[in-house]
Amino acid sequence: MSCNTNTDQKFEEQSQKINQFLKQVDHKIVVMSGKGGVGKSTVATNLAVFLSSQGYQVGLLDVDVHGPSIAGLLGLTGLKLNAIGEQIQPYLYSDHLKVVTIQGLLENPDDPLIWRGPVKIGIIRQFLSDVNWGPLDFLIIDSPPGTGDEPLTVAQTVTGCQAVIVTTPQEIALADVRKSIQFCQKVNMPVLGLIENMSGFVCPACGSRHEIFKSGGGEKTASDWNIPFLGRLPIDPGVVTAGDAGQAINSLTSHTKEEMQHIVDQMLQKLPNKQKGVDSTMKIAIPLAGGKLCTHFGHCEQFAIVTVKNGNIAKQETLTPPPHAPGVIPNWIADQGCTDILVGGMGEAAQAILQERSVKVLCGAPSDTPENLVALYLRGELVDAGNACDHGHDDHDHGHGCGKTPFRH
Ligand SMILES: Nc1ncnc2c1ncn2[C@@H]1O[C@H](COP(=O)(O)OP(=O)(O)OP(=O)(O)O)[C@@H](O)[C@H]1O
Repeated sequence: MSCNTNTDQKFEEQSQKINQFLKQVDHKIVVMSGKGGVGKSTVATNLAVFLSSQGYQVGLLDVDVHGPSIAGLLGLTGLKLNAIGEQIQPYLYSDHLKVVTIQGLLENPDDPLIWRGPVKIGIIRQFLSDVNWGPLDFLIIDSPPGTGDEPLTVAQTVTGCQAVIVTTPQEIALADVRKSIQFCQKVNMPVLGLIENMSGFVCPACGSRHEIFKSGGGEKTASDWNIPFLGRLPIDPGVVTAGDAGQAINSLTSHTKEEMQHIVDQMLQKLPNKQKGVDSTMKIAIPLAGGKLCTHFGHCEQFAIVTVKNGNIAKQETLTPPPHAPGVIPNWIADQGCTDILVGGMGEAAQAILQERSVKVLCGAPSDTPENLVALYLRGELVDAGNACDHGHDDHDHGHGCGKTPFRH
């Protein structure tokens, strides 16, 4: 076997791992800016913190290899990323927020990184393939400014990724934003919306508003390019204090917090199935035989349907599905209002139906009780171990145990 064949095979294996991880992520969002220093990392961090505090499972990934600032914003500077076996463990900022930043790989946080394109691409791909992220509602990616290797790698690797673009109001920043919008168009990455940062200053003493860098340019650019405008954040000395102290939102003024919440609400409105907030509810289906997961998805006799409210099991039912025929059971699962399904294996056609009906599929789950599986799943300790039912039968919806190790330890 030649070196090239070996490299191609490794690349292909890594792509499969990346796709398995991405299947477990509802929404992938890259935060971009045309220009440096406009507050992209600040926005990415606050998006992640606000979403996670609303009960969403969030992963925050800093791929800004030349100026990683997420660690500083969250008070994680100097912390090293740990690996268990071949898996990198993210920092657990909270129960709902996992963070991975390139700083975690540096001996000294001030070390400069002098990496060429291929190395940067490799490290970003590794952060997608080898990190123990678990299932996520949101993966927020902080990318360096401009339209270089990093945003391009994200656009080409993270299937289904959408962009949030951050700008300041001045013309010089807006000119670069137009390049970012065109970049997204060229790589077919939808723009979820534009945010205008450092938009005016509200005097804490008298409450009057001052347009230091002007204001409104972001909204006008969004309208000119027919993309959603998500909102504006004011100049807030608390943002600097919060960042310098490593506490993302603690020092923000209440006005900035309100504006940030408005941006999050606007963003959620544009996303399907994401209106759950603190009242998050999941309905998890598990095919059963003898009270445990049955690896024959399409031929099991019963399904456990477990309702999870705000992270706790609220209800568990056992239902009998209709007789097996192609496509019937996946549609029946979706008709029950299920949001997730844990299976040993499943045919491609059944997976396609469930994906189309917004039901998240996890393949490779072991034979265990619904309670144990749901607990593992909620803790992010069940990994999609790949499709166990990939035998070339594209239209069936039965599954077999895959024999791979589905656990993360
Ligand atoms: N709304 C704001 N009010 C006051 N200061 C802000 C605001 N937004 C960002 N800043 C400050 O501006 C600086 C740059 O912010 P940040 O690092 O988020 O920008 P960036 O666009 O990610 O930069 P880079 O080009 O390095 O990736 C930081 O010191 C941050 O505290």
